[in-house]
Amino acid sequence: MVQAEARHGNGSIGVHVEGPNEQSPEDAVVLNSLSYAYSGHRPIVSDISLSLPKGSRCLLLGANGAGKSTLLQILAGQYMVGPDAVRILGRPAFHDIQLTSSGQLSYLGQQWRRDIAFAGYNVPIQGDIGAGKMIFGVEGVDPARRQQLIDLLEIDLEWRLNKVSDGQRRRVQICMGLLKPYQVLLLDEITVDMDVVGRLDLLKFFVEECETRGATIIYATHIFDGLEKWITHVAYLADGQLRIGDKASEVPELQQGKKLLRVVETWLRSDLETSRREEAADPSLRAKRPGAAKPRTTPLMPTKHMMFFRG
Ligand SMILES: Nc1ncnc2c1ncn2[C@@H]1O[C@H](COP(=O)(O)OP(=O)(O)OP(=O)(O)O)[C@@H](O)[C@H]1O
Repeated sequence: MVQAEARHGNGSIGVHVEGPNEQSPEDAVVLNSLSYAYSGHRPIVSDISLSLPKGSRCLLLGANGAGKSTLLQILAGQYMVGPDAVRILGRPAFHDIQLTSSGQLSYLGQQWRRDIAFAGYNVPIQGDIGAGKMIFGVEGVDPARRQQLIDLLEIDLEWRLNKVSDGQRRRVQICMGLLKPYQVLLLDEITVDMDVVGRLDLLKFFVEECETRGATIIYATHIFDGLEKWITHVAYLADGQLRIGDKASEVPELQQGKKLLRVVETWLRSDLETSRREEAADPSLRAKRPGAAKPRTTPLMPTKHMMFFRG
């Protein structure tokens, strides 16, 4: 049995691993009893285990605030967790900085509207930067892959990033994140600004990447159009737990020809009704939900008085 506690930024985690999951060389992403709590809050996720084989495309689902972005950021190595809790390509996500710096692990997240992110670094867009300068500024890129992405994303190299639309800027940012042939790609709602043709073409490109190169993708989104046949795996977060973490073919509701939107709606409504019922019976439950702030153990006081306080 291994227990570890760690702290990073404003987050703290408690990882409890009892005999790490057997990891097959075919697994690209493995979670071993992962728990994570932001400092001063109850855990967002508790005791989550999941294995995703190379070449899989996993849809990460959950209500607003369920912890999808937090989980993707943990997988991206942005929060420190125990080395066995999150393994990407058999290596610890946080401790092995080569994963992101080499481009093997790529994360495209929400901050991309305002920031440029590449190889784990985020830089706010402040100046008048040209799309071409940014894209061609990345070294060690296969020119054919770069051109394929520029064409796929319909990018005009003359675009000025401080003047283009959100969707156009997003295209440049997606291109930057895909330039290096990642092995694991984490997508956090990146297609929200894209028009339908751009989005569907990108989804098709991702299928090719998984099928030809064995890339693995985890995609968190609330837009389900066109995803029924795209996904190979499903991970559904609710109430701090991984309610479903399986092949899509093993999830009975997804085998009945229903639209994904309706299936997810049913799951979310059912969980919402359950939690409302539970909280109606016991109102104190709300303060114990995942992510809820923990009761303060020190009195609230102006910071200038804190120097006199010994808790
Ligand atoms: N830095 C932080 N400190 C404390 N709590 C945080 C922090 N960041 C996020 N949270 C909380 O963690 C919970 C999960 O947030 P997260 O963004 O991971 O959810 P999500 O499933 O991605 O939601 P959405 O679908 O709305 O994007 C929320 O309750 C949020 O308020």
